[in-house]
Amino acid sequence: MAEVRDEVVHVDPAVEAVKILITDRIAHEGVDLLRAQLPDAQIDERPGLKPEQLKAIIGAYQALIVRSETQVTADVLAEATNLKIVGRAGVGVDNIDTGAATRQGIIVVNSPTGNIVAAAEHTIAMLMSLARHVPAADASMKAHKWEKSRFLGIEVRNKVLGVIGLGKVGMNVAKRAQGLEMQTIAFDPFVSPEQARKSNVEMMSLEDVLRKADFVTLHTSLTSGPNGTRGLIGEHELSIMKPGARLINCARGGLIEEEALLKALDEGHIAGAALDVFSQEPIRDNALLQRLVSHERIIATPHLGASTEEAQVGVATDVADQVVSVIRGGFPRAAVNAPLILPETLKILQPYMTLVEKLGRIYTQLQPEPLHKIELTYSGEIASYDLRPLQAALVKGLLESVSEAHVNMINAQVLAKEWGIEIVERKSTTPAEFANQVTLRVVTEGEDQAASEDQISVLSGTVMHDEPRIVQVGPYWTEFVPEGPILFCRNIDQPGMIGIVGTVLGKAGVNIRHMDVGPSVRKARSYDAQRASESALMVISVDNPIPGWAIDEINQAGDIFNVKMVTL
Ligand SMILES: NC(=O)C1=CN([C@@H]2O[C@H](COP(=O)(O)OP(=O)(O)OC[C@H]3O[C@@H](n4cnc5c(N)ncnc54)[C@H](O)[C@@H]3O)[C@@H](O)[C@H]2O)C=CC1
Ligand SMILES: O=C(O)C(=O)COP(=O)(O)O
Repeated sequence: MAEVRDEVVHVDPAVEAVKILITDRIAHEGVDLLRAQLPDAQIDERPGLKPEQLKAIIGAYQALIVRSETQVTADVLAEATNLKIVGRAGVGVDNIDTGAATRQGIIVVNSPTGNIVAAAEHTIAMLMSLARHVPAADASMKAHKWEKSRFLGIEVRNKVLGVIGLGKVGMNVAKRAQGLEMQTIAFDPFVSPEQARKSNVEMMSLEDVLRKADFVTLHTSLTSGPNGTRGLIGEHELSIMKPGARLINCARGGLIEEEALLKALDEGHIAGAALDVFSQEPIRDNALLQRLVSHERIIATPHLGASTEEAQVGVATDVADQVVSVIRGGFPRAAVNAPLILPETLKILQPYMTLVEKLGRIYTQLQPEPLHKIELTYSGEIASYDLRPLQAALVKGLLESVSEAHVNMINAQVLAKEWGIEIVERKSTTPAEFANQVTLRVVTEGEDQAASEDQISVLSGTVMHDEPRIVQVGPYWTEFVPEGPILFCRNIDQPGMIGIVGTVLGKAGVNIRHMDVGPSVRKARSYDAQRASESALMVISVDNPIPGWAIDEINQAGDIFNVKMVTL
C-alpha cells in the first residue's frame, strides 16, 4: 500500500479554489493523497459521465483524472477553459487528444510504470488460459458437466513466444515467458538487437515473428497516421501466422482488425485468441465485438490488464502526486506532452526564465512589430543546462504582453510556430561581460542581420542575487531590475536632461523608484552609431503609471526622444 503523505503544507489562496474532477474509478489512496495535499480543493468523483455531461461541467475544473474509459476529446477540451492538467491513472493516453491539449497548454501526465507488471501478469494468465482452456473448462464445470477429454491442452515449454512491441510491458512478458521455458522472439523497430539479446530475446522482422511464433502477443501503444500501429495485425498478418498459432492482445483493441480476426478464427487458421482490449469499450451492442467475444476460440476479459490492487494504488497515487505538483505551479514527473526537466535544474533556471520572459516583454512593448527570427545567446555556466524552459519563457514574454495567448511550457513551441517566430539558440560556456548572460537579438526578415541601429534589436540581461537585471537595451549599457512600470527614453548626452524628466514626473505626482542613464555601447562607426554614441538611454522605474499628458510633455521638451512606457 502506497504511503500517503500527510505533512501540513502551505497552500496559497489561488490553490484553495482548485477543483479536481475524477471521471473513472481510481483507488481511494489517490483521492486521499489529493485531499491530504490540497485540503481546500474540491474533489468530485463522477464516474460514468456521458460526453455531453462532461462537456457541460469541465469548464469549472483545473484538473481532470481519468483511466481508459473517459474520452478526453478535442470537443471536451474546447470547453476546458480552466484546465491545467489531465492525469491518466495508467499508461495508454490514446483516449486523450494530446495534440489538442498541447495547443491549449494543458499538461497531460500518466503513470508510465505503475501497472506494467499487472499487464504482464495478465498476459501470462491469458497465455496459460489459451494453452489449457481454463475459462471454457470452468464454464463447463459451472454447467455441471465433466468434459475431461474436451479440454486437451498444450504445454508452453519449448514453444516460441513472439512479442510485438518490446517496451516495458513486452519485456516483462518476455522475462516471465522465459521462466516458463519459452523461446522469446520479438519485433520492435525501436529496440536494437544487442539490447534485446542481453535479455535473451531475439529480434526479427514482423513477418518472421508472425511466421515462427506459436503464441503472438501485442504490446505496442496505439498510434494513428501512416506509420501508426492502428490495424497492425490485419488479414495479411493473420494469414502468415503459423497454422494453429494463438494470438494475445492486452495492449489496445485498435491494433487488430477485428473482422479479419473473426474470419481467421472461423477458418480455423489460428487456434485461438485472448483479448483484454477492444476497438470499442465497453463493447455494448457492437455486433462484431459481440460475435468476437462469444466465439468459442476466444477468451475475453473486460480490459482487466491493470486491474490489480497493487497497480491501482500505484497509478492513482502516482497521478495524484503529479496533479498536486502542477496545481502548486511545479512540474510533473511523467508529462506526456512536455519536456522532462529535473526539479534541481528548474530551480537553477527559474530566475533566468523570469529574465528571458522580461526580455521578451520589453522587446514587444518597445518595438511592436511582427517578428520572424530571434537569436538567444547564452554565455557562461548557464549554457551547459537544458534550456528548453527558457525558450518557452521567451515566447510567453513576447506574446503575452501583446495578445490573449496563454503561453506555457506545453504550448510555447506550437504558438511560436503559429506566430511565425523562429528561435535560434547559441550557447557558449565562456562568460561574456557577466558571469552568466542571456542576449536576445532580433534578426530582420530576409537578410539574416541585425535591424538598424535606431531599432532596439538587442537586449541583454543577467541574474544577480537570484534577481534578473537588464544590462543592455539596443546600443546602450544600462542596469535595472525589470519590474513594474518603466519609462524608457533616449536623450542627447548633455546636462539638464534628467532634470526635465524629473520635473514633469513631479508635476504628475509620479514617484521615481530607480533611474539609470546608460551610455552607448559602441564607438561611432556609422551615422546611426554616431547618433547613438552622442545619446544616452534613460530608464526610469516608477511606482505608478505615468499619465499620457506627462509622456507628451517629456517628448516635446526637446533633445529627448523615443519616450515609451513599458509594463513589466
Ligand atoms: N490492458 C491493460 O490494462 C494495459 C494495457 N497497456 C497497454 O500496453 C501497451 C504497452 O505499454 P508499455 O509497454 O508501457 O509501452 P512502451 O511505450 O513501454 O512500449 C511500447 C513499445 O512498442 C514499440 N513500438 C512502437 N511502434 C511499434 C510498431 N509499429 N511495431 C512494433 N513495436 C512498436 C515501442 O518501440 C515500444 O518499445 C500500451 O498500449 C498500453 O496502453 C498498458 C498497461 C495496462
Ligand atoms: O494503462 C493502460 O494503458 C491501460 O490500458 C489500463 O487501463 P485502465 O486504467 O484499466 O482503464
